[in-house]
Amino acid sequence: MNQSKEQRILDFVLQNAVRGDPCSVVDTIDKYCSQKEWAMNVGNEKGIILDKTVEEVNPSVALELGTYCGYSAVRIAQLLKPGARLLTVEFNPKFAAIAKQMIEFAGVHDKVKILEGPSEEIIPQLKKKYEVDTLDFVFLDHWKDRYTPDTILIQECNLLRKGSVLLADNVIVPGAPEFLNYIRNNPRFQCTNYPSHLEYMKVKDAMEKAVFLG
Ligand SMILES: Oc1cc(-c2ccc(F)cc2)cc2cncnc12
Ligand SMILES: [Mg+2]
Repeated sequence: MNQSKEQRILDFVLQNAVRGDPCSVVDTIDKYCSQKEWAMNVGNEKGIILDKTVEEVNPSVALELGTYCGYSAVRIAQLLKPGARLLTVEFNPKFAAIAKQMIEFAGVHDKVKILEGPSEEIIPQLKKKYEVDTLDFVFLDHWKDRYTPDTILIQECNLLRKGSVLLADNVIVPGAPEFLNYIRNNPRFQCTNYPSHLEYMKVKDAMEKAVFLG
């Protein structure tokens, strides 16, 4: 049965990266996806923006929407302080299975919990089932038409506190115009745009940061 691209990425990491070394896992995925097969990891250029935002927030509880192969989960997890945790939501069971192995190989599995299923079902479960009080950081990197409804749902579930930070990938490509319109015209958020490029390409993309004002 022929392998998926995501399985090929994982195999390349298992054969070429250093077990227990998150940086080598991230660099090895970038090497494969820039030289062999493009894939929708956030990549290194936008990854540095992600890193800086995570370091600035220094979250105790972080949520990622859209795990894919686990690239950004590994990037975020390696920056978390002791005791801090990342909950990452993935709808596609095949991607979740790849990400689980990627996260374990990188040695960050004690900081990361993969929640498999649709974000609209999982977000309302975060408080009771996953013992979340509030989210310090949210990385939106899933289907672009879910950015706005999930941001509304997160607010409705009382998961944000004054100073919670949202960071959204791909606001230019594939684009999330409705989300930008919603978040930039919402007085409860202070927004900042970070121009960048689509992972592994020269195409312009950007990330949008939104700080919840309470
Ligand atoms: O970073 C991303 C990029 C692209 C994408 C695909 C095709 C294309 F041509 C351009 C961009 C799709 C994504 C879906 N979910 C999360 N992140 C994504
Ligand atoms: Mg993305």
